[in-house]
Amino acid sequence: MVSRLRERPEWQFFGVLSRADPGLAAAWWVLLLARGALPAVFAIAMGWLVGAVQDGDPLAAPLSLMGTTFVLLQVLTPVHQAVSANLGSRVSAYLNDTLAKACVGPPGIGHLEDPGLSEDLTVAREFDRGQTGPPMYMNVDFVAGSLVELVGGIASAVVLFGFNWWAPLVLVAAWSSTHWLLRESGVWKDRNTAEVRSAQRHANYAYELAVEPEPAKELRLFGLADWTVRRFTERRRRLFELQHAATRLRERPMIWSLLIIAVANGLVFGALGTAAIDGRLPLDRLVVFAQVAIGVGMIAFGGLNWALDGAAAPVAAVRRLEPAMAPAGALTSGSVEPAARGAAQVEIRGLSFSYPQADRPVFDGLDLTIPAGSSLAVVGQNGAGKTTLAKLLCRLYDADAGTIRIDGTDLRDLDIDAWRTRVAAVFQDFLKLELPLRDNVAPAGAPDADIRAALVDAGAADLAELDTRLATGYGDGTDLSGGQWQRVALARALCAVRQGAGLVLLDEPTAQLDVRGEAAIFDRILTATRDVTTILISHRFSTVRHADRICVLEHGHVVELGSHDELMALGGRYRTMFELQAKRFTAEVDEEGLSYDTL
Ligand SMILES: Nc1ncnc2c1ncn2[C@@H]1O[C@H](COP(=O)(O)OP(=O)(O)OP(=O)(O)O)[C@@H](O)[C@H]1O
Repeated sequence: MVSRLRERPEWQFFGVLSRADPGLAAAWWVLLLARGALPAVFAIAMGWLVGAVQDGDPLAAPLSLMGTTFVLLQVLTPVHQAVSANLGSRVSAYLNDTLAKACVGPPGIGHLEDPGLSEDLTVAREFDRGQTGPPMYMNVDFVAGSLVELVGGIASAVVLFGFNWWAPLVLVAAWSSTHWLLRESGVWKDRNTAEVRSAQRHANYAYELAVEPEPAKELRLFGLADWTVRRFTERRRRLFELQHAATRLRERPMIWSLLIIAVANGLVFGALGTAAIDGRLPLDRLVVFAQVAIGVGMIAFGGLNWALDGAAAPVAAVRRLEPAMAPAGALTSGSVEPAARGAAQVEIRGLSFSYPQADRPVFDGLDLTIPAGSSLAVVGQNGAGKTTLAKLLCRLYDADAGTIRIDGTDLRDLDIDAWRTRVAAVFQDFLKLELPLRDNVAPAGAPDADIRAALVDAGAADLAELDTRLATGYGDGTDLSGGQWQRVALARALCAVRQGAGLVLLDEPTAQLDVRGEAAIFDRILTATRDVTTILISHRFSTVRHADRICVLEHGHVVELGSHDELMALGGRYRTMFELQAKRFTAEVDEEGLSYDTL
């Protein structure tokens, strides 16, 4: 029972308050209890005043109590609102921090791609945008206001025990029954059902399509502006419909609630009236008990359920993600230190790997050896597994079976962090940091001389000053073209080589470079990576042919392996692909009379 209660999102929400800021949370609770008790105190003071007037007693004391209570009621409300807003912001910050750590913490990346976690991830990421409910700083205030009412209702019931034992019980039961009856509406159970979360994800995606700069070009080009807005409106309507269906009040429970409340109040007010008429209840006590009898109504089903549900959903999502992400992205680090410098030898044996929930394996028994200091080009159709191989070599995932050995040591036995300092990679979706050029080339730091040399090797010597921020929207910022960004990414890998990386993975490193730029840069890359092991993934055969060996990957297996000349002589897949591309690129001397290596 207790453990089930602890699992409830509402319980987790209250737990997070003190974790976010213990001092503010304590003040929030104290103010909440004080504000909740004040209406009952006010009723008592009012009764005291009426009694004093009747008896001709001095009025100073009851008037002071009434005045103080009234002033406190007025003052504590805005103070509590301010504390709530502050606490709400701290809760947001706490959730954001927790989520950021849970995302960044695991050494692998499986947790960020796990379909089972994606809906919680959306709720946890988006909760403060205000699209599907008020942001947290407002929600905490709503919860506070509703809890004040609940406490006020209970305090009133306690005072009503002064009249008789059953009246408060009847009223509390009647008003509480509204929670039980109206939870039919689904609010109490869960407004954030899996279906609602999924709809929220769709709506958010449609919204991002409309407001983010990346899709803006194609949306306009393909005349999709209206479609995007329509899609967003439809998805959002669907989300609201689902939320409405989950939360709307239904007719029958409403009628039952009204009946129960009417009967209970009829009984209690009838008893109060009878007692007053019989002379058993003097006017001063009647004033108090009538007020608190009305006050018990504050515990009715209402705002608390709505506010708490919205506030608790992201808390619950983050609390679910926190333990779920770590194992999904977990990789056990070994303790063996890789060689500090020098080229790494890679031996892959019987490697099998599937992405989580994928129906087909990417690799199913891959064997491949890459001698230290050599360069290997990997070619193959889209989806053949080339990038996946690079990710496995970086140990972003672990293989399901088989081994990858680095200089004879199983990759899983190597210290992960140490190994990653030995690998440099340029992925297709490489990182673009909104930071100065210097930090883009050497995020972990490197001497300026190495950074400049790497930029020269990548053909980006005159791109910008090292201090220039590579982003617009900053006073000193500038954006780069696609090809220029690619040169920066290349410089990052080449700088890592200067810092001791022994394996370089280049996944389509020149895809965005012009042909002349590519030819010139590739020569430089080969020189710069002469002393390390290089794996080059490319569809450009003009680049591929320079590698020591070329491997053709198909259906998770190496189907051809050899030098350019050997594979051409073999007359297999490589030759077919090469000749197909060669037919389309024949010019070797351009209009300026410069020759370059097309194929
Ligand atoms: N994160 C992922 N989750 C599930 N499946 C994935 C993921 N990434 C890739 N895949 C699948 O794994 C297979 C191999 O993908 P990979 O990116 O390694 O191919 P590739 O050879 O690099 O392709 P391309 O030439 O298009 O870059 C594909 O079928 C792809 O759909």
